Amino acid sequence: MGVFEAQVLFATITSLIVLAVRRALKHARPLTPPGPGGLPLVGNLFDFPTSDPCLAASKWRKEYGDITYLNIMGMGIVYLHTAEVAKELLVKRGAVYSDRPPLIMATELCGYEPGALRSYGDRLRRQRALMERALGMMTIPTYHPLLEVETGNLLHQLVSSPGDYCQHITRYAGALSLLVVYGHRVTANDDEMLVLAKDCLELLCNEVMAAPPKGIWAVDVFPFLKNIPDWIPFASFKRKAAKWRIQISDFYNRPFAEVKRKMAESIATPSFCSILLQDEHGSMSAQKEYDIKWAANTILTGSIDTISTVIQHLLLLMVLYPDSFAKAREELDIVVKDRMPTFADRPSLPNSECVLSEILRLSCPIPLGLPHCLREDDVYNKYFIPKGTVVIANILAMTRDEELFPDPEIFNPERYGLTIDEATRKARDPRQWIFGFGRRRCPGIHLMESSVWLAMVAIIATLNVTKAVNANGKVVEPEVKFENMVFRIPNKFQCEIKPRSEQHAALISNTRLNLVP
Ligand code: HEM
Repeated sequence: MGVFEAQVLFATITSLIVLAVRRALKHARPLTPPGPGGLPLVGNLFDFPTSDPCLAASKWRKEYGDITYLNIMGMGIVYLHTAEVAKELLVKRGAVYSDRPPLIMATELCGYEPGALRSYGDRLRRQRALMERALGMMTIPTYHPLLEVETGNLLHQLVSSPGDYCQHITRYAGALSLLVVYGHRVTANDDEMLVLAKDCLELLCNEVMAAPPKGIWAVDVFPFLKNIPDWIPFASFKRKAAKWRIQISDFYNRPFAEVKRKMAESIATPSFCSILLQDEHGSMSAQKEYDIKWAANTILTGSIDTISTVIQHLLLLMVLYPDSFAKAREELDIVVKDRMPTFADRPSLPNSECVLSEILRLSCPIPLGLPHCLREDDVYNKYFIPKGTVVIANILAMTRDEELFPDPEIFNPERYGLTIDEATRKARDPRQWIFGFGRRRCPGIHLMESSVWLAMVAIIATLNVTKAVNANGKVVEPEVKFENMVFRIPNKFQCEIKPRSEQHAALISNTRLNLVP
C-alpha cells in the first residue's frame, strides 16, 4: 500500500472512531446548556479568541440565548448572559456556585494565593471578615481625609503633566490602597511598592490568569502535569512559573514585611495590617498572619485596576460627550462655587450621581467578573451542569441590555435623571451587576463609591478634558482600544487636560499645598 492510501485509510478509521465516540457520548451524556460544538479531545479550545474575550461572549449570547456551555479538553465552562440567570444560579444557589476554579498554575506553581482565588470555605470566610473591617461602610469615612489628599495630588499631577495621565491615575488608585492597607505613603509615580504592584498585576492579568483560553493552562485541566520535571521541552509552563513565583512573592511579602519592620521600630502609620497585627499583642499564630497578609494583598489587587478603569473612562467620556457633563458641572458650580467639592456636598449633587451611575455602567471594569465554580452537579431548567464547571457571568452583556438601556453604547446620564421614576432608576442601577454576585460579591464597593465619586466631582468641577489638537490644528479623535484580558481599562488615548480657568488652576495648587501632610 502506498503512502497516500495509508493516509486515507488512517484518516477514514480515525473519523469513524471519532464519530462513534461522539455519538456514544451524545447518548450517554445528560443535556448540557447549548453552545458551539467543539472538536474531539480539545473541545472548544479554538472557539476562544486570543484577544477581547467579551466579543466572543457577546456572539455566543446572540447565537445560544441566556446561557452557553463550552468545554476545553473536557473542562466545562458556562457563560451566564443575563442578570436573571446570574441571580438564580450565583445568588440563590450560592451554596453550590461560590467556589473558584482550582487555578493550579496561579496558586500551586506561581505561589499566588489571595482570598479572591480561594474556594468558599473557612479560610476565605476569615479573610472576608478581615476585609470587612477595612472596607465596611462604617470604616470608609475614616479614609475621607486621605481621599481628599490623594484627589488633590491627582488633580495637580493631571495639570502638571497631562500626557502621563495613565500613570497619575494608577498612582492615585495604588496610593490609596497602599496607604489604607500597609500605611505606605506613595510620593512619586516610580515608588518602589507601586511599581511592584503594577508590574505584578500586569503579569497576573495578561499572563498567569488571563481570560480563557490564554489563562487556562494545561496543568489546570490535567493536574498531574504539575509533577513533570521542569527540564522536559513540554514543561515550559513550569519554567515560567518558577520565574514568575519570585516576582509574585515580592508582591505579597515585601509591603507586609515593611509594615512589620516599621512596627518594630515604632514608626508605622496606622493601617489595615498594623492595626490587625497589633490586636494580637505579639502572639500571632501562623494562620492569622497568613490571613492578614493575603487579605491585605487581595485588597491591593482588587482596587488598583478597577478604580483606574473607572477614572480613565471618566476622562474618555468627558472627551467624547462634553455636553452630557453640563448639568453635573452647573450643579457643582452652584453648590461648591470657588472651593473643592467635599463629601459633605454629596447629597446636594444629584446630577453627579446620574453621571457616576452611567460611568460605572459603561466602564464595566471587570466585564466577565471573576470565575465561579460548581461544588456539586446541578440542573438548571432542563440543563445539566456538572460539578467543577467554571461559571462566568457576562456582566458586560447585562450592562448593555437594550430593553433597560436603549442605545446601550451611548453615554447618557439622563437614564437615571430626576424625571425617571424610582423603580426604573433602581432597575437600571449598574451596581447590581458590576460587582459580581452572591457570596463572592466585591467587598470593595464602599471604598470605590467614595474614592471614585470624589475624584469624579473634583475633575468635573476643575478640569476641561477635550479632544487633542495636532500640530496642524486638526482635532484628533481618541482611539479607543481595550487590551487588558481581565479589566476593561482603555488603552492610552490622546486628549487635552487643562484647568477650566486661572481661578481653577489656583484652586488646584492651593488645595494641594493645604492638604499635603
Ligand atoms: C468599580 C470598582 C470595582 C468593581 C467593578 C469590582 C468588581 C468586582 C467583581 C466583578 C468581583 C468578582 C465577584 C464575583 O466573584 O462574583 C470582585 C471581587 C473582589 N473585589 Fe472588587 N471591584 C471594584 C473595586 C474593588 C475595590 C476598590 C476593592 C478593594 C478595596 C475590591 C476588592 C475585591 C475583592 C477582595 C474581591 C474578591 C472577593 C472574593 O473572591 O470573595 N474591588 N470585584
